[in-house]
Formats: sequence, C-alpha cells, structure tokens
Amino acid sequence: MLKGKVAVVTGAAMGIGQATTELLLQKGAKVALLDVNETAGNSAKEALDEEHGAESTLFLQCNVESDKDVKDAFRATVETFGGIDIVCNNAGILNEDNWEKALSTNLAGVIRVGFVALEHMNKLTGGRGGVIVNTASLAGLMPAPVFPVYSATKHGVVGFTRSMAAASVVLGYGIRFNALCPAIVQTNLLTTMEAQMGQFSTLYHLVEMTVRSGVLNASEVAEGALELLTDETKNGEALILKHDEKKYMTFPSP
Ligand SMILES: NC(=O)C1=CN([C@@H]2O[C@H](COP(=O)(O)OP(=O)(O)OC[C@H]3O[C@@H](n4cnc5c(N)ncnc54)[C@H](O)[C@@H]3O)[C@@H](O)[C@H]2O)C=CC1
Ligand SMILES: CCCCC/C=C\C=C\C(=O)C/C=C\C/C=C\CCCC(=O)O
Repeated sequence: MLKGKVAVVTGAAMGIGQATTELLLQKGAKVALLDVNETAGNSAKEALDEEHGAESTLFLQCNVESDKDVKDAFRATVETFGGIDIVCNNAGILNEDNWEKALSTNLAGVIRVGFVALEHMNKLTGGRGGVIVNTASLAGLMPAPVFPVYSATKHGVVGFTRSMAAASVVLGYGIRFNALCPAIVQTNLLTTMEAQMGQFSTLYHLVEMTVRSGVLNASEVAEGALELLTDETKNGEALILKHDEKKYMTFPSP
C-alpha cells in the first residue's frame, strides 16, 4: 500500500510513534525515525531491522524544539531516501510544571516540523506533495481539568492542522493535513502521568477512574493514523479515537 513512499515519524522511539513506524514499514514505506532519546531510538531501529531490513529505516536523533535538529534530520532523510511523502508529527510530552517546555515541544515543535516538512514536500517548490498527520489528543477538542496546559497545546495543534489544510487548498501545496485525537493510550505518557501533572495531581483519581473504563493501545492509534494518511478524501479532519469508538469531529461553522 505504501511501497515507494518515504515517511518521517517524530517521537518514533516509543509508544504511538513506534507503533506507527512499525505499521508504515509493514505497508512497505521507508521510515526515518526521529527522536530526542538516542538510546531508545537506536534500540527501536535495531528491533525493526530484524524484520524489515536495515535499509528500510534511518534513526536520527532530533529534538523537535531545535530548528537545527529538525532541518538536519529532514535533509538527511531526503539525502538517504530521495524525498518525503508522509510526516507523522507525533512527538509530545506532558509537563504541567514546566509549561513553557510543554508548549515548546507539543505546539512549537509541531509547527516547526510542519514548516520544515513543507519546504521539502510543497509541490510549488519542487516537492512531491503528500500528507502530514499531527498527533493532537481528545484533550485538544474538549476541556481537560487534569492537564490544562497539555490541553491548550493540543487545541493549538488542532487549530494549526485545520488552518494549514485550508492554506494548502488555497495555495496549492499538494499536501493534506489531518489531526489525530486519541483518548487515553497505554504508553509511557500514561504511566508517568501523575508525576507530570504538577499542581493538578490532586485530580489524579479522575485519571484512574477514566482509565478503569478502558484505554487504547498504541497499535490501534497507528491504524487511525494510517487511515488519515491513506484516505485521500481527508484534509483538515480531526479523527477521534476512543477504546470503544472511532469518529470524525464535526466542527461548528462560524
Ligand atoms: N498516551 C496517551 O494517552 C496519548 C498520547 N497522545 C499524544 O501522542 C503522542 C505520542 O505520545 P505517547 O506515545 O503516548 O508518548 P511516549 O512518551 O510513549 O512517547 C513519546 C516519544 O516522543 C519522544 N519525544 C519527547 N520529546 C521529544 C522532543 N522534544 N523531540 C523529539 N522527540 C521527543 C520521546 O523520547 C518518546 O520516544 C504525543 O504527542 C502525545 O501527546 C495523544 C493522546 C493520548
Ligand atoms: C480525565 C482523565 C484523563 C486521563 C488521561 C490520561 C492520558 C491522556 C492523554 C491524552 O492525550 C488523552 C486525551 C484526552 C483525555 C481527556 C478525556 C478523556 C476522556 C476519555 C473518554 O471519553 O474515553
């Protein structure tokens, strides 16, 4: 399905990014894994190499907070694989104490990666076009008292995604932009949640209560990302994934 396509996945060393990388490889794409965690990134690549061959992947240490890291990583991907068709803009953290870092990673990081991806993929400037999926969250569509800063960053990701999708249509970039909005997923972000909730950790019982009703696994989220990547009718969409439901967000018109 994705034979001949080249993908970049940020936050690819663990969790949703790792599961998405695995699925893209199964579908025949070549994948550049970008992650700030070099040890976890190298182990993820090593594990994938056994099944998919070392030539199908590239690990690049990259902090999405750094312009230089992101530009270097995209340049290296093009030099290795010849172009870029797919970007999964997935790296994200929860950190209600250091809210500037949460903004810098979750929102500024997604915008930074999106703009560098545009430089390489824009059909108007010699790129091949393609599709970008930004990982937001259900907390980007509804209030989340347990982590207001995280929720604000994810609302920003949804707004940026929808606006870039509209800009792409008007300006003719040849790139689709969609947002993935999962509810709770069983990953490192969930297991370290209480410590990252800062002053809101007194509400941790609400997290526990919600978790008891069911969580997604990372592979289910990867399948949602694949739908947004491959369904060419989808642009400017927000796909909601819950453990027991999948639906597209209906936004009010102004
Ligand atoms: N786990 C959950 O319940 C949900 C997670 N999400 C979002 O999904 C995305 C992935 O999260 P998970 O897989 O759950 O988390 P995770 O903590 O398992 O994986 C995140 C990965 O991103 C990397 N990363 C963190 N900061 C980075 C940076 N500055 N530059 C590059 N890489 C960086 C980490 O090293 C790690 O490999 C995030 O954007 C998160 O907000 C959305 C909805 C639910
Ligand atoms: C209120 C409890 C939230 C616990 C969240 C744990 C990790 C979540 C990370 C996210 O990005 C999750 C996204 C949304 C959380 C907000 C509401 C959850 C509603 C769950 C549901 O209706 O299935």
